[in-house]
Amino acid sequence: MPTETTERGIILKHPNGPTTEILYYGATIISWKVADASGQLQERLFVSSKAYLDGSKPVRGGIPVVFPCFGPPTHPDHSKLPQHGFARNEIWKFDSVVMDNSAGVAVRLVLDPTANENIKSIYPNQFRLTYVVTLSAHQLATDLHVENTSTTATLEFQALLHTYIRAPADAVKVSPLQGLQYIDKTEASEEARATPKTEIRNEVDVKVFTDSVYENAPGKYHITWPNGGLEVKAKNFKDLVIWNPQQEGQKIGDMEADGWKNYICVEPGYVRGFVKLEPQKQWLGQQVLTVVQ
Ligand SMILES: O=P(O)(O)OC[C@H]1O[C@H](O)[C@H](O)[C@@H](O)[C@@H]1O
Repeated sequence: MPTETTERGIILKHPNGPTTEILYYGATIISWKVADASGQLQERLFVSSKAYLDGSKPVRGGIPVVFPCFGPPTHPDHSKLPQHGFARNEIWKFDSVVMDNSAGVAVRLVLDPTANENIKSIYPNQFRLTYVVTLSAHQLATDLHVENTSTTATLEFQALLHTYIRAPADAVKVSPLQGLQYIDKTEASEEARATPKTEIRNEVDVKVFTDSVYENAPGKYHITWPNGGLEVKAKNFKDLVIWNPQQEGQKIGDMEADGWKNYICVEPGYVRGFVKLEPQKQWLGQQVLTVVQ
């Protein structure tokens, strides 16, 4: 069977061998395996061995869905929300298999707040989220559809896919980001954090503590390291966050010892400013990961 449902989520299996696993909790993708040049299936995402997969805490790794705020809330509608919003720590519902052929396997999950008392108690707005995950031979596509179900109010939100790519942090490089403005969240003072910098590097690395928010990024990125690489494509996610905590990672309770050495977070999102979605309209943010052998 190309899709298998388990107690905790859904496993997609492509006829050529690749697999991916999605938890109902947060619609978090926790595994994506694609064969390497020798034909061996290799895990492409990083999940901390200390991550909670039981729904008690957002998953430390994989691809958590960030909505409707990125980081600590700043919008008045978000004042009761935790860091990165609620989408990553709510139970999503499996809706349907939307594609199942030799090109790929795709499923749709939904987060609908109308029957969710927790969301209603912390978030006043009307919306519906639909997440379509498509596994093809060398690709994993994740489409986040945001629907404003209100007939009168504009929905203002941020959204991001917090992708933990399994890669050696001392050797991984990201391009092309040269010339872009970015916010450096590692700066000590609020003033310095609020002052955009210009990226001068041809290839960005994470050899030091990195937490950068690139604005109006090009939407197609090369992530490379010795003997490996991924292409990340983004649609309507105009910004890109690059994060690796280095030694600071030791302070993260659910991060395994030295876990920061084994990943880079490359996070396409709309996080500088807010998407302003008119009543009854839909918005789509898409990420496509492609293995480069
Ligand atoms: O610990 P979390 O809430 O999952 O956030 C993990 C990280 O997410 C993003 O990459 C932010 O830019 C970082 O500032 C933050 O530390």
